[in-house]
Amino acid sequence: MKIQNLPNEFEMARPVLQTIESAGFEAYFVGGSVRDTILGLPIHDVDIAASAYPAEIKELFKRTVDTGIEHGTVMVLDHGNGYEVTTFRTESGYQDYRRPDQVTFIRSLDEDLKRRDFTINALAMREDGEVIDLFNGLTDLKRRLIRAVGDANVRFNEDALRMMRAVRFASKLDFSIDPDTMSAITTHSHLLAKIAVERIYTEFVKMMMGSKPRLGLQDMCNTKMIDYVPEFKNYLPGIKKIIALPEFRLKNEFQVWGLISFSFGLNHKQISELLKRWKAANQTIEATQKIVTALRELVAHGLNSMTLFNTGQSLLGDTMGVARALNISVDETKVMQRYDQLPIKNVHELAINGGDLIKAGVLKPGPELGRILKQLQSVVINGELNNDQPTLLEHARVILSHERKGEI
Ligand SMILES: Nc1ccn([C@@H]2O[C@H](COP(=O)(O)OP(=O)(O)OP(=O)(O)O)[C@@H](O)[C@H]2O)c(=O)n1
Repeated sequence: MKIQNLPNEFEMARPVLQTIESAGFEAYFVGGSVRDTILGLPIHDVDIAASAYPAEIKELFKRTVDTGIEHGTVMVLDHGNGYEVTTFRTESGYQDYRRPDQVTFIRSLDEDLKRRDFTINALAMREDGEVIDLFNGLTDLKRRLIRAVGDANVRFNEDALRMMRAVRFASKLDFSIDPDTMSAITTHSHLLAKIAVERIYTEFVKMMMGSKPRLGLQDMCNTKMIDYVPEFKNYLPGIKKIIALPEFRLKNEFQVWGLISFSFGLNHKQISELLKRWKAANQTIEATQKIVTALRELVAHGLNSMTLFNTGQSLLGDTMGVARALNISVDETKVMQRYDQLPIKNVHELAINGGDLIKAGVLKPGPELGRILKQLQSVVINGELNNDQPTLLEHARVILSHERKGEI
């Protein structure tokens, strides 16, 4: 098969392949960009595989960077773009089910394609668009099938993360998983425990952002992979709830964890504990907590002004995204309008700050300042007082005098 009208990314990279070939080596486009082009999906970057060894690639181009030279990858800089060129290789000694202990550079494309995970990822394309398909990857693309190259058991023993990749690609592309490949995943699902949780995290989030995340979760349950990701086996009813939802799409990882935490019924502390087990960033934990708080309020009585303020515009958008996924009915325009009408959108917009309170002799520097400012912020956000300095100074005096009287 020859692909006509290659996307621009390939056209731009063509001179790199031509340079390698004119020196007597072979060079091909490989991996996800070839797969996605055949499927008519947009591509982001192109990967190149070549029979030239890294030192030979470096001799052919003026500017190169050793991005992963021990694995055979050199970045070639050409007309302001960088292209990763990886020498054909075989991999061996995956003693830890993760990464090959040893890579051997080879001159044979066939051997290089043989070591790859799935048939749809084992296609190579010449610079003129001709596709080399040794494992019926093109048929599998047509049949919408994720199928391991060769013996699936061997592939998953080499790299257990590939089991998550299978589920991720199935969800992303709306493909099914070949029965032999699926049964090999069930046999080897326990090997997921050997994989760094950060790597599983990346695949899991991509899976949840795919077009069929419910199928991905179902596959994870059927194959028992779910037992080897942090704590999910404690929340099977929550997972079943997600699987039972109508089809949905999530846009980013905050939405993914918002949906999961809400469906699992987690409070802030539990969200933090679960996400720390997944080694999520603190920013993700905080965003998830805000989304879940907002969702709970939406369901209970609608969002109050303070929550609108605390959630902020961007996470409110994510909250709406998760609400849609959860089939919670919300007047999104109204929520965003109410946000737009908040008297202040962040603490810096408050007409008074700690310095002003000190200068006016209302308070001395100290922890009291923050507490009073929070109260002023809250009366402004709730529309009880105008956001102007004299009014807020006066209110600060009133709060303090009430408190002092109370103390006496
Ligand atoms: N565990 C892995 C990871 C990658 N690969 C091979 O390396 C290629 C590039 O991998 P990667 O960039 O991780 O994924 P893509 O397939 O390019 O997909 P995407 O860019 O959508 O993540 C894959 O196509 C596949 O041939 C593999 O065999 N086994």
